[in-house]
Amino acid sequence: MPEAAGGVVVRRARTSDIRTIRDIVRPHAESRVLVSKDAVTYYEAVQQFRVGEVDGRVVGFGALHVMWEDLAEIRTLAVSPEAKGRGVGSRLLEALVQDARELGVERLFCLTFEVDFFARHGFEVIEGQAVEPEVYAELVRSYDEGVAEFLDLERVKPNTLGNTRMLRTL
Ligand SMILES: CC(=O)SCCNC(=O)CCNC(=O)[C@H](O)C(C)(C)COP(=O)(O)OP(=O)(O)OC[C@H]1O[C@@H](n2cnc3c(N)ncnc32)[C@H](O)[C@@H]1OP(=O)(O)O
Repeated sequence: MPEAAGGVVVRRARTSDIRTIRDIVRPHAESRVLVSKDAVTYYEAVQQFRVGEVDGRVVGFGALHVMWEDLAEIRTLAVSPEAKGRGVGSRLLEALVQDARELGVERLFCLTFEVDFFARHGFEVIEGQAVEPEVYAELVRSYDEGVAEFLDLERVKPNTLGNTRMLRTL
């Protein structure tokens, strides 16, 4: 069910939103704020996404990627430049937090340059690993690049340079 407040409608993404999502991601990927991904990766992950609409136009989006029984990651949260600072990002993040709660997730990770924004939403900066060695050993089997970044694997460090690791307990 879409939620409307302050002119923003937050709803689940549809496949037809992926082109807009990629258009908004592109400049952020070029400046390395968001990781560049192939189109197929977005379509495969469409159920993870929520989008924010203003006047029927998608102006922002974010995704929730579950990694383990108690753990998920907020990914690809972005708002188009003209719609920033109007609460769209906050609405999207809180909708994803609600999705996480409904799934039974207890901890939310993010890797970001937007430290103040996430801190205002209850995320705290963490150092080192956020999982026990046994869970680490299982997660390392994933083919997902985001999980590799969460684990801070050597091969993905160039992608995460300058980002801050943050965690929110739900
Ligand atoms: C895990 C990841 O995905 S990391 C990647 C994070 N994304 C990026 O780095 C991409 C670039 N950044 C962005 O796209 C955006 O800046 C986001 C997604 C981080 C935030 O989106 P926004 O829609 O601008 O956020 P939102 O408007 O909710 O909050 C930002 C500011 O607006 C203010 N604000 C919130 N609601 C309103 C409102 N209704 N009216 C006016 N201002 C508002 C907030 O107080 C905040 O101000 P502050 O920074 O001075 O405290």
